[in-house]
Amino acid sequence: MSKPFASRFRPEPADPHAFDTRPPAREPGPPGVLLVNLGTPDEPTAGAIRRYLAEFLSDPRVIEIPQWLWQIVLRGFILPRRPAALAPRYREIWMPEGSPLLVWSLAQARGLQQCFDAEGLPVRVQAAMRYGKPAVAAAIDSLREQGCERILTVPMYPQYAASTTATAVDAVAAAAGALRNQPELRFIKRFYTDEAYIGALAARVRAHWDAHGKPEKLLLSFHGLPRRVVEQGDPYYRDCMETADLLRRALGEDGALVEVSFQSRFGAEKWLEPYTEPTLKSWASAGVRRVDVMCPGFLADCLETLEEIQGQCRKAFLAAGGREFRYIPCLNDDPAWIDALAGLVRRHLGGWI
Ligand SMILES: C=CC1=C(C)c2cc3[nH]c(cc4nc(cc5[nH]c(cc1n2)c(C)c5CCC(=O)O)C(CCC(=O)O)=C4C)c(C)c3C=C
Ligand SMILES: [Fe+2]
Ligand SMILES: [Fe+2]
Repeated sequence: MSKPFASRFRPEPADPHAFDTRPPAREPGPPGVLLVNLGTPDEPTAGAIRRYLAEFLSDPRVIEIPQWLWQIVLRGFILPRRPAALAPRYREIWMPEGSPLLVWSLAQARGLQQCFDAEGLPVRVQAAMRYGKPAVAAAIDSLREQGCERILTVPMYPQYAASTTATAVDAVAAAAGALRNQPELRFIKRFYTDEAYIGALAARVRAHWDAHGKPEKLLLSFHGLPRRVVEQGDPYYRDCMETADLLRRALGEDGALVEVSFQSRFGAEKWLEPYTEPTLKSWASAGVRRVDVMCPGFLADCLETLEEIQGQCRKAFLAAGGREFRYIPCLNDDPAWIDALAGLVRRHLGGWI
């Protein structure tokens, strides 16, 4: 007997029905929901940050220049230096249970699971990270072990960007590409127009103003992107601007306080403008004393919101003459947001439940 060829597909778990010739007796199992966020280091150490950045920044969806050239820059200049500089910044925001992005992502998956359990809907929810852990492939395995033959993926970004949404879709498709018995797949593209998402943001702003009073301006700071990728057709900028318009409308007259900026520029290229920190500084110089800042593109607090906005941008605004800087936290595990997410998911599960 010759040895079988090695298969490029992973073996499936043993199926007692594999050769069953009777009519199909099995139901397709509960639908699975996969919440995919970006990913974060396992620990706030230079070593763990290096592993994370090496994976993240080697994704051609994130850095759109020829890989041979980029890998020289990444391995020669970025990976030897940036992790050590980032470690203290991650330590500053680290929670007792781990990295905030992971802690909130797991809380969102738990909250959503509880919503479906309470409704008696047989849906299984799993959180995954595009880079690092829990890996997308492992999360899909876990859903399949729970009997899910149909999986809805929710990239956890209300606004579409190729560098976030599309790469999450690619990762799920690649994981399915390693399977012989593939689950049926669905994806949510974006959801910034969802009324309940906008409503949850507006309610958070209102609650904050009820507790602290209104500011002179409310800055919505979105993660930036290279200007070039928007010129090449990425719809992200318009998605952000429309999000801001919808939130303005939801805030009624106070919508006039809303302004937009873009944060977290990386590299030397021009990114989307206006940039967040220079905007805050110019406001302070022009006599603005009280600002609130919110990051509606991030569903979970993370390095970019806690350290960059609540930390660095606050300092910059106060140093330039501002008096009060208030950061309004991300939706995280806000019950109004978890309800919004449950509604969104339920609509996309149409026909499966
Ligand atoms: C060219 C580089 C980058 C693009 C494009 C980009 C887009 C983008 N990122 C997020 C969300 C997050 N980014 C986070 C961290 C982060 N982002 C980049 C680079 C790009 N992002 C880097 C190098 C890093 C790591 C930190 C650093 O070195 O400055 C995070 C936080 C992760 C955490 O651990 O807390 C999130 C979330 C979006 C939404 C987006 C495009 C719309
Ligand atoms: Fe980023
Ligand atoms: Fe950053």
